[in-house]
Amino acid sequence: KIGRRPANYPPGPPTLPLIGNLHLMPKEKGHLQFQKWAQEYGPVYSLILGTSVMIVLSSDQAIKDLLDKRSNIYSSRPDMYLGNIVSGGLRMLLMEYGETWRMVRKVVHNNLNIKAARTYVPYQDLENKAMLAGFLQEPDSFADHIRRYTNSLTTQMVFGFRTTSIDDPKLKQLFHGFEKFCEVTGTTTAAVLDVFPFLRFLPDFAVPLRKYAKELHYKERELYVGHYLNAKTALKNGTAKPCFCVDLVRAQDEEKFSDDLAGYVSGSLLEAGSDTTAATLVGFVQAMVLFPDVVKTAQEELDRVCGNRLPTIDDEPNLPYIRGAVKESMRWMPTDILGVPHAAIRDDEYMGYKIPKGAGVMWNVWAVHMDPKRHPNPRRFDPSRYKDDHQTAAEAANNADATKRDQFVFGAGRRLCQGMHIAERSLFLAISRLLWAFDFDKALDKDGKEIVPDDEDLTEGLFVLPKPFKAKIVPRTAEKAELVLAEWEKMQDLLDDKLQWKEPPKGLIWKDYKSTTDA
Ligand code: HEM
Repeated sequence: KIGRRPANYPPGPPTLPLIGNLHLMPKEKGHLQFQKWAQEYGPVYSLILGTSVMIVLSSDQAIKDLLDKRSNIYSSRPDMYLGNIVSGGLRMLLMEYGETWRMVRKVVHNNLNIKAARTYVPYQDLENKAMLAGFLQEPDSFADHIRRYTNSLTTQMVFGFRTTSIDDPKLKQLFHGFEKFCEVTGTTTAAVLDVFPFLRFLPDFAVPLRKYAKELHYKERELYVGHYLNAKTALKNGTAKPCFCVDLVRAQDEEKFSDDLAGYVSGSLLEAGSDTTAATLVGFVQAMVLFPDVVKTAQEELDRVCGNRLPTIDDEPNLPYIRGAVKESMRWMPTDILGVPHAAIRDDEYMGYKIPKGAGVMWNVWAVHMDPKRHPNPRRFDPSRYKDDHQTAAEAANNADATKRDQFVFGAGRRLCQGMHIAERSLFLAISRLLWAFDFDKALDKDGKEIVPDDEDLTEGLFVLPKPFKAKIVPRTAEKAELVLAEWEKMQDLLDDKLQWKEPPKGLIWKDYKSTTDA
């Protein structure tokens, strides 16, 4: 009966013997097909993929009911075969629910919780000012400056050093590697290997993508473990700056896990923290090019509240439209466009349907975000949708009323993104200051015609972002341009001649670590 949908499963598209719905899996723009199926089969539907089952949740209520309220059942991950080959089975995001994941999650929680997140604001402030200066000097490389901003913040938190240049080879390798990881896991070959495990016994020449996945793993392991071992050596001899690796080295001493796992834990944070926030901000820039009225309204609010100084994190309560723009950026261009599938740990029942043990459970971010009943005229970027929503992302995710959740990019239940408190601040600082300092407009082609970016032209894979597009980004006034440069100039007092922090900011959580270079 392989490929058939049992009668008590959630409904879904008609199946073929053996392959089920595999032949219907879209090769590109999967989110549009998953949305169409939601419209046809309702908020809970199933896809039969050979021997596996994928349940797709496409309403806020279904996500709340299963992933949040029954998180004891729905917190594992399906076996993503090629994804695990790229990751050597060590990537936290793909780990099954169990001992190792729980141990890693605890160490990460200690470093990313809401209180710890507040202590990183000085890092965010400085990297943000570097980014603004970059926008001013090389506006066409705006996406690179965004990436350096989010990446440098993360290398600083995780390994204790800044990433100072948009041309840094390790920065490039990180983004390139993660892009390839997303691509490989999103391919049809990956899906076929996931659902027909016997094909995994084929040799590499018959599955060239697996060979490629292994190569990606070697490169990735070298990068992540290399970063970790450098930090570990420096921490042990007192020459490192305090960072997440202080806790990780301690945990490794206590729990005796391998350098490979420790490297991947730190590397997981690096990519989770760098790529997602950057993708959201690239989407934001595109929205600003496409919706000039939003730029105008935002700038009116910023000028009224901040006048001729840069916004700071303390301005947040007084900038409701900007807060709305932060939420709207995540809703409008959700980088994890179809979520990251959870898996059911045991059999369950919902709305009268059976959900079998081992089923993958996706939360259909795009369908929920683009539901016109939830968000009228959903392709319009409109921060005022959130004008009465004063919740932080964490409060919204935990709101018992599913209709009050602002957006779903941070996932749900026990796997909820641990970096959300940091991400929210990075987004707020970037969005408020970019709008305060710059005007966004359509670039012109060689004939002087406006280039309109296509908001449907996205990269493919597990995490997506708009494909490269052109934008015209200019300072709003000469005074604002001067202030941006002056603010970056002031930051130099905090940095040494290698542009690294002379002394770490006060209040960081790694209190018992003493660096011999801090004296
Ligand atoms: C806009 C920015 C971000 C987005 C859209 C995002 C998205 C996600 C998603 C979709 C998940 C999986 C949730 C689930 O399965 O239910 C996740 C997990 C996670 N994220 Fe984020 N994230 C962002 C920023 C960050 C940052 C800045 C960090 C760290 C500094 C971070 C660290 C993590 C960690 C540690 C996990 C847990 C992985 C697990 O338990 O499997 N994220 N994030």
